[in-house]
Amino acid sequence: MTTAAIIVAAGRGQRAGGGVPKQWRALGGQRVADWTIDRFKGLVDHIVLVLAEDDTSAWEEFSATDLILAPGGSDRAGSVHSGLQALEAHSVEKVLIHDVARPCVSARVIRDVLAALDAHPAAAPGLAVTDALWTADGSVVTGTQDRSALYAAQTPQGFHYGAITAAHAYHPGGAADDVEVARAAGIDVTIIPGDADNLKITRPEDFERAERIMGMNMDVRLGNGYDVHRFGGGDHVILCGVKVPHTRGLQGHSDADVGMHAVTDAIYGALAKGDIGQHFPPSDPQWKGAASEIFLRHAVELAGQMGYAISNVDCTLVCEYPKIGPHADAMRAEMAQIMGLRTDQVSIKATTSERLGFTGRSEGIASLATACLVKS
Ligand SMILES: Nc1ccn([C@@H]2O[C@H](COP(=O)(O)OP(=O)(O)OP(=O)(O)O)[C@@H](O)[C@H]2O)c(=O)n1
Ligand SMILES: C[C@](O)(CO)[C@H](O)COP(=O)(O)O
Repeated sequence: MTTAAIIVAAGRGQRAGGGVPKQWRALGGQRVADWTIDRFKGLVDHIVLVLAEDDTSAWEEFSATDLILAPGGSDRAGSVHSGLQALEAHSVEKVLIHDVARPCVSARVIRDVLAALDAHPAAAPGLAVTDALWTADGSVVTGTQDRSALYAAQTPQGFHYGAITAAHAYHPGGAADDVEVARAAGIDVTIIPGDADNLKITRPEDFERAERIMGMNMDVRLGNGYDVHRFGGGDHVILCGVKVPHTRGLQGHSDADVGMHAVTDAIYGALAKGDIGQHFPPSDPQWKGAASEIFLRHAVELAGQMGYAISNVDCTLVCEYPKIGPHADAMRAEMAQIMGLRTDQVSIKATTSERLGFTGRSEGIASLATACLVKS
């Protein structure tokens, strides 16, 4: 089932102040919008970013990415409508609509909304109101309000694409959110448990709160990997997924891609989930001559299942020959594609060992790797 997220980012953030729309302000090392976009990566097939026409540098920057861009409307509903139109040709079945101003949304909430759409026409996260509610005249309490049926609405709000697109087309405007638009079209919306940390940055003080939430929830893991393969007969080696012509080949049970094995083990290491040998035993004939991509994809998938996103990997190949430099960019591109990362998250470099040791005598190639994983 094809899925998409629409991130509406065309607001001006007037209540947050600061001179720049809140989505372009820094929060714990990157911009609010970058955090929000990152939350959806790997969880949906397409991401639409709705941008104000005036935000020209954002248009320039994001048109060089995989994101689908759409122009914002004069209010939130107009921006959502534009985002839905941008998905017209993508055969999307489930769509999530999210405020860019909610950068702390968790993978759990995103997954729960998507899963709820298997059984319901619409689903959205909500938090039951736990504080007592007053009515007031100025600053004087005039009464209390029954809160037993009240929820605070959050995003992402999830819908079946065709139904919410039709609902937006017919809505007269002025809706607070997409749940209101859906309900006006007769669509039932199921509330799934929201998350108190999924705040919407609205006022100046919310930046500090969001930073605290991110800091508190920061779960960063490092893993290392090391591998060695000996040279044998052949006319090429496979290194980090790239076929490199050489006077000898590398021996191994699989395709002997020593670089990819080290990166795979670094990911398993960060997850404390053993190593390649444990998941793909060399004694098992089905892995004989296997493309190492199978192992790397498995480690990446396991990271996703455990709720971790790979932040970056760094791999060093140790050999006198072949020379790695001319192939390093192709290796980075191949590794990035397999792991679903940008190339700037993947480093592949090489060193000789000054003709010392087994790598110096060109008996084999060694590789070391580090992977950094962040709980998403
Ligand atoms: N014309 C608009 C107005 C709002 N939004 C988006 O809708 C969400 C609603 O959150 P809100 O806090 O209301 O954002 P702003 O409209 O930016 O804030 P303010 O009302 O303080 O100006 C935000 O992600 C905002 O970028 C949008 O895409 N297009
Ligand atoms: C959609 C929303 O985030 C649900 O809580 C909210 O309605 C949008 O923000 P606003 O402050 O009401 O404009």
